[in-house]
Amino acid sequence: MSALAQTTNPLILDASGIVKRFGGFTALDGVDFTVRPGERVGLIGPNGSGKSTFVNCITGALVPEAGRVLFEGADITRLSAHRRARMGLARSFQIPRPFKGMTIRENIEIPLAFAAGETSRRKSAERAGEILHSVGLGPRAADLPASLSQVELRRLELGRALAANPRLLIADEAMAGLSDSEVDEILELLVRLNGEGIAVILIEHIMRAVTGFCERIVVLVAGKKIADGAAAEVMRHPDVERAYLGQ
Ligand SMILES: Nc1ncnc2c1ncn2[C@@H]1O[C@H](COP(=O)(O)OP(=O)(O)OP(=O)(O)O)[C@@H](O)[C@H]1O
Repeated sequence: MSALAQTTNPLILDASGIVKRFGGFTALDGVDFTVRPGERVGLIGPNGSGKSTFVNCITGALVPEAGRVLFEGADITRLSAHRRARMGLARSFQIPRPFKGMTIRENIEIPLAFAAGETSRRKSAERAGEILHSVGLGPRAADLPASLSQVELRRLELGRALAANPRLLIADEAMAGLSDSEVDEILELLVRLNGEGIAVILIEHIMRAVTGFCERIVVLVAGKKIADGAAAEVMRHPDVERAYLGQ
């Protein structure tokens, strides 16, 4: 990105004052959250602290009662999820739900056609091949998802998110339940994608993955942001130790 673009549009995501209530319960209580282009940001917090609710407000699955979400300067607070995806905001889910009856290649081609409004079959086939290669599933293109291991399914899920050609990827617990070496595999993939210029929000309970990958960490507790800063500093913050790590 050029220096000029950096100055005119310093934030890829700028969410401010996000409030989300479920009945009388306030799940998010005025959360501010920003991401710079190409940045790697961790979003952590205990179970039930509001991480998924916040991501749902960013991706369009939920509309907040108050607050504003800007993506590359455009107000997307009330845009549908699919319009946000087309703008370059992608999310991978913790529990991959591939189309079981379709090949791994087709599982990439479908979201590709949807996100890009791609009309040329040849072009989407080419791009699907690139994405499969990028997530290390090239040799498995003709197989069905049922034949994939857990870590391969997570790779496919990230591949499906990449089909939107995102500039911001929200990876929601992409490593939960994986072995140490599989966690490293997914981290390596995320580092590579980030190296291609994709900003990443990592929501993860595996702390070594968060501290190893993220430049900045945001901590939510009971719907409120209690810390936001450089990874090492945030993890040393007494409120974070007390509230998050239970010390
Ligand atoms: N649709 C809903 N209706 C009612 N309450 C909800 C709804 N979705 C979330 N909540 C509540 O909002 C709070 C925040 O939940 P959320 O799933 O956002 O937390 P989280 O930080 O993502 O947790 P986890 O780490 O377990 O995934 C919880 O108390 C949850 O029970």
